[in-house]
Amino acid sequence: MSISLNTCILILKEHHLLKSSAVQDAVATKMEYVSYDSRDIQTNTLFFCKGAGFRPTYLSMAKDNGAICYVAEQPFPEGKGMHALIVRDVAKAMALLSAAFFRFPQDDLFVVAFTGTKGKTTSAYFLKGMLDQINGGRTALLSSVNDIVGTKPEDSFKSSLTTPESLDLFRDMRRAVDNGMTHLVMEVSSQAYKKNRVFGLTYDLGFFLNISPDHIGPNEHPNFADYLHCKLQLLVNSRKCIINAETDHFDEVYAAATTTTNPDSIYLFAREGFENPNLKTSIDFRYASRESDLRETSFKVYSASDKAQSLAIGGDYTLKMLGDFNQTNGTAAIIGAGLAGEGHDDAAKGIRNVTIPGRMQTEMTKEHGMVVVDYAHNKASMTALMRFMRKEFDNPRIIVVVGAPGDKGISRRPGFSESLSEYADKAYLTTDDPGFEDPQSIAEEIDAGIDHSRCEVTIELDRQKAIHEAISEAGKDDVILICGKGADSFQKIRGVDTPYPSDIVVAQNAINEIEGTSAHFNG
Ligand SMILES: CC(=O)N[C@H]1[C@@H](OP(=O)(O)OP(=O)(O)OC[C@H]2O[C@@H](n3ccc(=O)[nH]c3=O)[C@H](O)[C@@H]2O)O[C@H](CO)[C@@H](O)[C@@H]1O[C@H](C)C(=O)N[C@@H](C)C(=O)N[C@H](CCC(=O)O)C(=O)O
Ligand SMILES: Nc1ncnc2c1ncn2[C@@H]1O[C@H](COP(=O)(O)OP(=O)(O)OP(=O)(O)O)[C@@H](O)[C@H]1O
Repeated sequence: MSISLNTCILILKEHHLLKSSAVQDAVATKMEYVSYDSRDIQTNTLFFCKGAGFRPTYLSMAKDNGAICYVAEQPFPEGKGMHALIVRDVAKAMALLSAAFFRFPQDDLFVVAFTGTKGKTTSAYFLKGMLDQINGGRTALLSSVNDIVGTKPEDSFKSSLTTPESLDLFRDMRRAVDNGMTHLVMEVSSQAYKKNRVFGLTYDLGFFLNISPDHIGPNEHPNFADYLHCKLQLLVNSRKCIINAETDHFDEVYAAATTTTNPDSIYLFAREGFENPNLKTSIDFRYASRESDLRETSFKVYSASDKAQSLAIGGDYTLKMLGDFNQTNGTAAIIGAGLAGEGHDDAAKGIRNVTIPGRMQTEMTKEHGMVVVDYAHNKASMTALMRFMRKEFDNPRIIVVVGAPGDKGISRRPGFSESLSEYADKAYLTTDDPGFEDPQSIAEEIDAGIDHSRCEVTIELDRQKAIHEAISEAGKDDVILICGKGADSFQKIRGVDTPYPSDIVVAQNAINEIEGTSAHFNG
């Protein structure tokens, strides 16, 4: 793969990004590698100087290692002797030039994007499960859990960001296309828009699931308005938009979709019985619960508008994952499958067995109730989870093991206290990625906001011990929710990913020890 200096200049000019260039007469020069990291350079690399942590010495290092051209927002003396493309916004330039370098792989994929405060990963996995039924497993996935760019084991890897940096994104897409993948399902975080990681990318389908205050703070969004604005960009960049009509801020969400998409290509969905008197357009798809058992969730989806009739997705569906919120995620994904040309039977078969590491993994014990390991880690998800358990299991005693991370998401902590006060009977406050903060202080901060007349609290910083104690004290009809870490097999402590067996393994061992059985969580 390569890109010429001339092509770079044309693209940057076309997007009014080029401030100046120093390329002598060498516009035909070809760059054969792209990178934003001086530790990853090959001969004839195009190097991007980007990021808050960028140091000019990285450019010197890149030049010494073989970079011949750099893209930056200002000229650097360290780049003397290299070609220089000085741009207004290096993140935007990197997205556009990376897409071109990797030969626009998005044009060879049916690209589906999900955004929302909660449910992105789950919906993305559901949709991959369904699309795999009709394309022989050729659905690529970019999620916050795993990235999958091919069908071989070496094409699946743990992701480091929910939405990759633009250069990595287009490289992954190219790899997916070269591996014969036909569809791509991806999660798009608000940070992806804030940092222009997906600048210039158009999705075939774009989903807006929900929004509640989150990711506000240093290094993320200065306020909710900025968070919402970034999330709305996904709809502006989608050919067809699918929106949860029950989302907060619906009017702004719908308006964002209509800026670039005709209402004929915007689909709304909602639970049966949901009405919004201010809604000026009709709901296209409805879903309603059917009887569920302890391990499965059943619901039906049906068309509620003429436009929706053309999709043959109406009918019953069963999920291996509990939670009424997963019916919402499932319905969104099913509409996606329908818009990709899939019918009910394939979709129902595809979604039937999807499980997701660390999301609603359950085990029924003999004497100590139901144990659930789930990734819920903010007020919205904790509330959704506990409210569902209260309703579904006839007001059980709810015991929660949870902690808040250090160094980030500090504004989430009062939300933990509020949701625990409202729905939990007992909380074990424990350690969850404390970073450079003291886990005892974090636990005390959450504890200070809890109404102890409603929720009893034990602070046990040893997470394994907290899980063991919670299960061992639980009675037959209780529900134990182990929240926040999902499938993580580390604790982030003072800058180091310290190995941790994962909540599933710890809970499994605890059940085995307490009951002398061989526990096995679903999923
Ligand atoms: C604040 C933020 O968005 N930071 C991201 C950003 O960092 P950055 O551009 O500022 O780069 P940097 O890490 O300061 O380093 C500067 C540059 O020097 C280069 N470098 C560095 C060392 C060296 O020896 N040589 C060298 O060239 C680096 O490769 C980099 O290009 O680009 C990096 C990749 O190039 C990301 O890893 C990093 O994400 C940080 C780690 C992060 O955690 N971001 C979170 C907030 C995030 O994006 N989360 C969302 C999910 C949350 C949501 O739902 O909104 C996500 O999409 O994952
Ligand atoms: N639609 C939903 N509404 C509210 N809570 C949800 C919803 N879907 C999932 N959850 C809860 O949120 C947790 C995370 O779900 P999921 O990983 O699908 O969301 P996400 O948007 O990818 O989250 P994150 O941005 O935190 O990675 C789940 O474990 C569950 O507790």
